[in-house]
Amino acid sequence: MADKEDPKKGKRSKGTSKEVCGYPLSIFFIVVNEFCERFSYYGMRAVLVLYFKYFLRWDDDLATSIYHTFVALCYLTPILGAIVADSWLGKFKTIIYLSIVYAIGQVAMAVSAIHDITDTDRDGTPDNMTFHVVLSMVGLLLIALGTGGIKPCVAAFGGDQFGDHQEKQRRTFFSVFYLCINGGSLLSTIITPILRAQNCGIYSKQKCYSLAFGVPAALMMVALVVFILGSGMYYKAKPQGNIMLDVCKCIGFAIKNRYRHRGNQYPKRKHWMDWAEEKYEKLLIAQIKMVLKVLFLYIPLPMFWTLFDQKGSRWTLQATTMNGDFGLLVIQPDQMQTVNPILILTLVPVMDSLIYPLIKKCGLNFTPLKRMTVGMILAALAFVCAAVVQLQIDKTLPVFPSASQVQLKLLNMGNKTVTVQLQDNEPAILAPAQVSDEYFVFDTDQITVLATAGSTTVHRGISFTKGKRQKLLLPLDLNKEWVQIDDLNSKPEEGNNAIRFVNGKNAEVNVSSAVANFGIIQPFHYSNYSLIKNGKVTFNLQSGSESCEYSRDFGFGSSFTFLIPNNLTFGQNCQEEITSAEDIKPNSVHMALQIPQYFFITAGEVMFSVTGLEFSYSQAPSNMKAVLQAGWLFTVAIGNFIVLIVAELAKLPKQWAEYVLFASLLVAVCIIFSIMAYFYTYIDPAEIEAQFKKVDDDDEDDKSKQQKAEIEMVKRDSVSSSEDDEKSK
Ligand SMILES: C[C@H](N)C(=O)N1CCC[C@H]1C(=O)O
Repeated sequence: MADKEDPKKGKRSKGTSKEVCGYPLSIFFIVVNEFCERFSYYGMRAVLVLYFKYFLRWDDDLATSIYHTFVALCYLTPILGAIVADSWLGKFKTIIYLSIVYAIGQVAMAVSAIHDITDTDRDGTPDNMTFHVVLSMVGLLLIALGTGGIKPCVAAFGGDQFGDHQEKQRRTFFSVFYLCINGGSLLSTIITPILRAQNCGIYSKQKCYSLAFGVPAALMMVALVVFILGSGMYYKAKPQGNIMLDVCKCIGFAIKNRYRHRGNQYPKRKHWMDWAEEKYEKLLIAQIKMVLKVLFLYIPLPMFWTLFDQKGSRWTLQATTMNGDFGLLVIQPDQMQTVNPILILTLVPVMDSLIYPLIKKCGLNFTPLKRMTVGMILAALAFVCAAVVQLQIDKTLPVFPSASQVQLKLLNMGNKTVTVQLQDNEPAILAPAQVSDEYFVFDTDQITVLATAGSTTVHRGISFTKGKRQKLLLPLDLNKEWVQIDDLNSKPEEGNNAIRFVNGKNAEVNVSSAVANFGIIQPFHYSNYSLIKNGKVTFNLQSGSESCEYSRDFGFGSSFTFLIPNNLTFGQNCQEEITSAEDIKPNSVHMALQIPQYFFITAGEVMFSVTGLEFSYSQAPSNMKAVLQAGWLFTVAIGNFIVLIVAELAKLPKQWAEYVLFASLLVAVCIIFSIMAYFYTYIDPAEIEAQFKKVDDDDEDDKSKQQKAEIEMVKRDSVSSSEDDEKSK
């Protein structure tokens, strides 16, 4: 395929590349490709941790570490893709080849999730787990290489399609590009969890991870086909040799040469890179200066992503302690994350067509770097909102025992009133089948108990385990064994409710429901906890030939112990007769309160990330566009690593304090960034390169012309910041 004419010269590319409303038609194929690719990536990511946990049977820690390592890897590999594209294959071929690698990786994931492949005994579980682990790890490596490798190329390749006269359109392209990322992300994070929840299999039906990975694999193939379909219309900039090697050598030479000429007798040079002039072309030196200036500006940026990426961890955990009942819709904690792409889809058009033009009308020059600064402040504000919400939640959370405390509830299984005195406390009076309302708190593990029922009085010293919440089951006959049972010591995970039954009857009782089976409970004994989602549940209680039903509405994150009383009659229903102990209250702070923090972080993302994407393109020299995109994505990878490190190091006792810490860190980083941004001079790389090239073309020996270009460079470097603002418009 012949390369098309350079659009930088302001002409449209020759051949079939048409324009629609001032936009090159080829852009259509690129944005559709990005949509499908992001669907594939985010869809696979949405079910990955669950696949590790429930299919590969890894524990939480291993699953989380491998997950974050994979995500970080996906944002590290762009460097590799960018080097290959800019210096060897060109962006077009790099995208094609790495998309094939990517699709193979997705297929490997889908195959690795077919349990039937190694389920020789046909019991529904894979028998050769090594096969599944190895195949899925190979798949993930290929995906990380593919997704990361093509990411900087696709964005930069899209930017390449515009001519110099189409700057406005190019800016809109980056917004539409971001919309496609989030459209794909939104759809896939809704669809793949639904696919995963289906049952499939040949020998036995299991959760369908293969379908949840298979559909993203198919979408990646669609992405590739769409991209190839547009191939006749693209402008394809030629790779310019091993540019990265030249860059490294040039920088190395400048450092060495500077060191060799370190004495006072050598005249100073304007820039340390000018020490490479003896050996390298001035154009290359000018290009390296442009890249280094932008990369230096990137140093504070990972902090934004550190906060941003906690949506999937800290904020989701926060949501598990909240009430997700929205009336018609019940939102699960991890589903709250879809608020981010939904808001992106609304905020990007609003910003582009309303807010930015309005700011411009007010005469304010909202430069890219100013936008990014405001984006950071908004992200910090989001974390202040998260801290305020956390304070509200903390007020409603149960106080669990400290390591030196014991918390104790009493439960009367008998049919007489019992008076119980614990240590020197006021005596508690418990009617038949009654549970004490609150936990008694002790700072000792040896507690003396004096219990009286009718004419029977029993005095016992009982050992408890410090740091635990327990229940003491007082039997029908106080002289018999007193059973101690452990209550939950933390909120049930993922907004589930932890339910169990205590059988106070003198006969076995079988308790079952549509969502959980408690099995046969022995007389004066208890069942294990079962986790139940929110909503109404009807329990069926059966003892011999008698049975009855008990229904109950559950919220989010509660824990109940239900007591089957000694004198249960098994009438039509046991609704009035079952006693319940609310050990952990349901979450009462509504999940809607997280919307402001999602709004601020997403508004911040639009200002920071969409602008940063475009800024990285516009400020990069022509032969290093993809490299700077990779540099931009590298800030995402570092941000993810900081999350891992800070989460380990800063173990603050209060979650709200951690949110405030992150907000303060970002504000501090934002101040540093705004100072750096103040001194940044916006450039037009094409113009600078053209001047250097013109000098070469006109007269190789005419040094004065070359000097003109250099002077232009120097002038640019010293232009005042107010002029920069003008230019950046
Ligand atoms: C899903 C996010 N809103 C988003 O668009 N991104 C997060 C990291 C960068 C960007 C992406 O390219 O996926």
